Amino acid sequence: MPQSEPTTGVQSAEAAPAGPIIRFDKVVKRYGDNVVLRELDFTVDPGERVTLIGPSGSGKTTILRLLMTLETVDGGVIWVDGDPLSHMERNGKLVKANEAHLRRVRSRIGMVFQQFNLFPNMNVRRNITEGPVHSLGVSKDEANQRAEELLELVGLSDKIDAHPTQLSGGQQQRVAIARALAMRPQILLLDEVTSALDPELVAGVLDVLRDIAQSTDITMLCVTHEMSFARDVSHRVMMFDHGQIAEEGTPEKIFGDPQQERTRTFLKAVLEHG
Ligand SMILES: Nc1ncnc2c1ncn2[C@@H]1O[C@H](COP(=O)(O)OP(=O)(O)OP(=O)(O)O)[C@@H](O)[C@H]1O
Repeated sequence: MPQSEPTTGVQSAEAAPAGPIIRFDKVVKRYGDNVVLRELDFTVDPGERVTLIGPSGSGKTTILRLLMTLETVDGGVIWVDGDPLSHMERNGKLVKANEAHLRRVRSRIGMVFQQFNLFPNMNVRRNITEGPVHSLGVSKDEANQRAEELLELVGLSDKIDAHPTQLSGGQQQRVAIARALAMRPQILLLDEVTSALDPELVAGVLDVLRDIAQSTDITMLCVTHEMSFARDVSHRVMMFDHGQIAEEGTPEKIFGDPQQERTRTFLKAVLEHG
């Protein structure tokens, strides 16, 4: 199927909505004939922590990849803090975004993936300071100080001079979290950050994320199968099925009193098989 220009809903600069930090407005994403997101609408408020759950293939990772501009929409508009991801304002009109606009919007968003992808040839300190120094123009001294604070936050102060290969998977993931936070993003996207870890390392990473959730007002969008973590940190849980929101609500509601049969079936399967 041909890919159409993502213009729906973007008529004028005045259309920029105030309020939510993330807004999906009738977002369509397809790969060939596979329609992954079907006119998806949702908003996330600043400081809100939202967990995305749902069966494999329901579109959760695609949502995060669209926000990171690793993918483009086939219809509809994604807004980040009032700016459309795919368009920018020029002379009072909205035109297709250029690379500089994308970089600016993207700099508000940090992401931690299942695979930590640390720079293997750099020690922990440089893994954390490289982005702030080279992309944000922060001084080396300031970046170092921030790296030390963040390593304390993730419990790895003693590993500042270590190389990634000298760290466990859980420690590498905690460095990856510190590296994302070093860019001072408004939004943190977390995609199954513990699923590549040995079971005994999962709790340490989740504890760090619990701390971050409690001690900062960063907006979080989190894809996870760790339901007790989702229950602890989320303000809202969204259950996805076939690229649409099947059901959403507080963790108490979704985990304690799900209304949809497909939510009950999904939660039962997760509980049984992890
Ligand atoms: N690069 C791609 N090319 C083609 N199809 C893709 C691509 N990325 C994702 N898909 C398809 O899009 C659909 C949604 O994938 P997505 O990874 O968003 O699902 P998910 O809900 O995150 O699943 P999981 O829980 O297994 O990670 C799937 O059918 C997948 O096969």
